Amino acid sequence: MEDTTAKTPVTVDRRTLPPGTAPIKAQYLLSTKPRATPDDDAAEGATTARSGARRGDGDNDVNAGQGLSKRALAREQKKSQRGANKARRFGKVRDEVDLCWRVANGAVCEYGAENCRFTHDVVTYLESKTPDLRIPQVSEISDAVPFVTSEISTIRKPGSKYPNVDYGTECPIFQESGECRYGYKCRFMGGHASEDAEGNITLTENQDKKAQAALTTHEMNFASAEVQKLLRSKKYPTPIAKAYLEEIKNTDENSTAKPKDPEVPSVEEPASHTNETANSAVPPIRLEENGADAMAVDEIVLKRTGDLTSQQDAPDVPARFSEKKRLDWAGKTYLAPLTTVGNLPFRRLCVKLGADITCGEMGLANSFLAGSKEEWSLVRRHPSESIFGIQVAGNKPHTLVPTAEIIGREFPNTVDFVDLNCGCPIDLVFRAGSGSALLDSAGKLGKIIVGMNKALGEIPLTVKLRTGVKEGRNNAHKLMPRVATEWQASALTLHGRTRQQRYTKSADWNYIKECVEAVRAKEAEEDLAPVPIFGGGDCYSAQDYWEKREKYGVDGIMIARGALIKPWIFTEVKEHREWDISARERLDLMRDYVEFGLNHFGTDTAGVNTTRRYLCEALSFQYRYVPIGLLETLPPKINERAPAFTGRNDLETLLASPDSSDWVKVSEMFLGPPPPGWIFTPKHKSNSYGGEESQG
Ligand SMILES: Cc1cc2nc3c(=O)[nH]c(=O)nc-3n(C[C@H](O)[C@H](O)[C@H](O)COP(=O)(O)O)c2cc1C
Repeated sequence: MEDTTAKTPVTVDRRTLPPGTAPIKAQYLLSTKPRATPDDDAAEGATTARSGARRGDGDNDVNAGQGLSKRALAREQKKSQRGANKARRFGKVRDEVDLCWRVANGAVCEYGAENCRFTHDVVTYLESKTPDLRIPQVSEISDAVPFVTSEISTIRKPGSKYPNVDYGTECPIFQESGECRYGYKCRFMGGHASEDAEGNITLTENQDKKAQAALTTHEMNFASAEVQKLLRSKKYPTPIAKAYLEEIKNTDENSTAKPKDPEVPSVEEPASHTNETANSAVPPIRLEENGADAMAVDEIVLKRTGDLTSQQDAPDVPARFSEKKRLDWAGKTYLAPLTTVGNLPFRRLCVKLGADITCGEMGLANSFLAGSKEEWSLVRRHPSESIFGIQVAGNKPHTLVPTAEIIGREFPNTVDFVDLNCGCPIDLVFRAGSGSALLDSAGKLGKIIVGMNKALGEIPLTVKLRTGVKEGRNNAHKLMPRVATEWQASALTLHGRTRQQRYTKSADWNYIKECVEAVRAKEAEEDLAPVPIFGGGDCYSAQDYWEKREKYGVDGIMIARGALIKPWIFTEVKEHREWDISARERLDLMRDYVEFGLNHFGTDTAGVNTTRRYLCEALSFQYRYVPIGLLETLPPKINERAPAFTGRNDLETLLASPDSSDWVKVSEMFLGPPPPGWIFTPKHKSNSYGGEESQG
């Protein structure tokens, strides 16, 4: 860890600092040269790793560019990685002796000890088990170097065969739910185990907590293995989508040929899931899943979707739009969707700090339809998320409408809205005609929104846009009134930048206002109730939030980087105050994040390191926070560059470190040392001051 205490502040004439420098009080400045500018364009653009997967520690390609030729895809991938650190690898971490997880859990393994790839020998496993971890309370951590002063005390059973079990530790999963699904494999096993006089270890449960857990801790929205299998074999029936696609095909055939969209490459219509009929004779296939009794696909279809015969009689029976659940977003705060960093544990933290509306990371319609486990893991919701949406990106009705239908059918009561992404700037997505490319294809966009709306039934559809594709060619003011009235989306969010505009240039809030006015005028003309409109771009303080809300006519502000840098911004907004949060309070929030991460990613060796990895991802934003007690004037602004500074104590200085090895050190305070060879490579490079522009 860098010894930041050794540095002494410099004497500075603040007037010599370049414009746009954060107004840090002279006594805290270590340099007059602004630190490297973080490359948020690259951060948004990098989609090579997904957080939703249980094992999020490997790199997964997300097939964002489906619809492109192999060569074009390779070219686009290269471009899209500009500014991003390529070849990020977070090697899989395993226990030295790999115990079968069923045995670890006290369950029976269907393969038996002889045929299972993993060991069933619990004693050997426990003898070689890595020592249990214990997450210290923040009060046990000092705010002076070296922070964690002594060995964290442990409670060992005298004379135990298994000296690495710590009966003083607490398992975050067990604490919440009264049982731990990782059993012996849990790195906090001593928190839910007891040892008898013969040295036999038994796993324990807390029945009271278990009974409460169903409502308070169990994550929702699991796409079952059955569903994924149906999707992979293209057997999942989507009758509403099918009827709608047929309908628009006929309309298209009857209408005169339209000119091709110059920006969007043509896409072939898939011959996939959409061409199956609801009553087609599906050959029965057998499921191998869990060795369970084989079940014919027809039966599964029936179980999942109800009686297909009756659907066949009335295949297109969507809810009337007036029957959609209304979105009451008045006075609510909204955490923007954020790929990778907006994972479930982070959203949970923001909810705890005051976020009311949350949205999952962008998922791709193609990947949902292909039954990708990783994509479906992005739709998970924690019960504390009170208003939760799933965001989907795609390039045509043929993928987006069936995706909407599947989401609506699988999670009718646990998804509050589905959001259509019309803002993603990254090349790979844009060139495939998805994300912000839809802004230049109004006709297609309309068909997508109407179709998704039908397919979702009662679930509202919302649309997230940018102001336009090219600089100087804003078109959201034309599109948004149509999205709200003609195509009837239930809410709109607008990021006040074009696709081309970089984050270093401020969002255009005057234009956001123009768009809101255009929607309101159209709604009044058509005598329609107003839909919620949230603006977005650069919001970084309570003052800024309330001023913008007032001045630009939006119903609220969707907060993205502000929340990544200071997740407590939601508390500030709710309480109408700027919070001079201490380093210790910040550490406490990081501790919360660690506990939420372990609950989501798991408490076994792999889960601990996945949590570590996502904590480091979060810290790659949080180090940018300049404590407001160090500033001469408030409110702070997101685009102000900070020169190197020293905090009010060593801990505050450490939390401001841009050095990724210091983020790993922070993770060690909670999760112990990383396994040998484990390094954290930040997702995006910083641009040096005034450095090269990246895409986006
Ligand atoms: C790291 C990162 C990831 C993002 N991921 C998504 C995403 O998955 N879906 C989306 O619609 N927007 C995404 N965005 C855009 C944000 O939701 C938001 O519109 C944008 O950052 C502007 O808000 P801000 O100025 O408050 O950051 C992302 C932005 C960043 C910085």
